[in-house]
Amino acid sequence: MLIIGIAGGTGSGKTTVVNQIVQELPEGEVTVISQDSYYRDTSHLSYDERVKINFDHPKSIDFELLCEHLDQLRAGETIEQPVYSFVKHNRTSDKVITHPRKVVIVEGILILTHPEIRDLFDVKIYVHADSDERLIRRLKRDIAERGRDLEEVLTRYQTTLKPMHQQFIEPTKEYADIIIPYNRYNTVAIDIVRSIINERLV
Ligand SMILES: Nc1ncnc2c1ncn2[C@@H]1O[C@H](COP(=O)(O)OP(=O)(O)O)[C@@H](O)[C@H]1O
Ligand SMILES: Nc1ccn([C@@H]2O[C@H](COP(=O)(O)O)[C@@H](O)[C@H]2O)c(=O)n1
Repeated sequence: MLIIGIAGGTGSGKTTVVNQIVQELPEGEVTVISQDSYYRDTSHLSYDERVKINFDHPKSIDFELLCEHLDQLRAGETIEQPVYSFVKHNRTSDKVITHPRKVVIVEGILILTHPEIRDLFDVKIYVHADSDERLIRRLKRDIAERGRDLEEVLTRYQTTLKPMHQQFIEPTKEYADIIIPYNRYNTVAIDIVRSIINERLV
């Protein structure tokens, strides 16, 4: 099994990169695990309390469960990946049945901060986009897809996204084997990662 970790700030293009990598790879050979699915279960909190959570701090992620699931996949076992709602700020009651595959891609802002998970990756990738570009993308995406408004995104950016990015996310760039510049759609970099995967699939 080849396990690839894809990190980078919010809005850098991680999900887009993963989708582009997976397109054109043989179906049934690759599975994707999103760190977002592993936000901690906060059902014991009210909505108003959940809104105030710092979702860019490592402690907001249930790394124990993520670790357990990656170990299970490596052992050839099927897992039940939680499903997260950005509108409710909580896990839903749904699960996605996820089977082990030859290639497992794990993506998320904080995945390289956790030493045990970092050690599981055969290839570590960091997607880089400038902070103004990331903020613009995040604004558009969160308003269109995550039920947010301008005020919400900007306040969260100033209070948590920016400081947490500087403190926890940007420093993990040093662990990366490959840094993908993604201010523009970088098809050359995607082709390189695809060929690394294809070599392993032969
Ligand atoms: N290179 C790019 N140029 C312009 N828009 C992009 C680019 N990459 C991603 N986007 C858009 O920016 C938003 C955030 O991208 P996404 O892949 O979700 O980032 P991440 O997963 O890192 O938060 C999405 O709406 C996506 O379509
Ligand atoms: N309830 C939540 C949970 C997380 N976020 C933000 O999501 C970002 C990470 O996801 P990306 O797809 O952008 O990598 C992170 O920056 C959190 O602030 C949220 O807004 N609400």
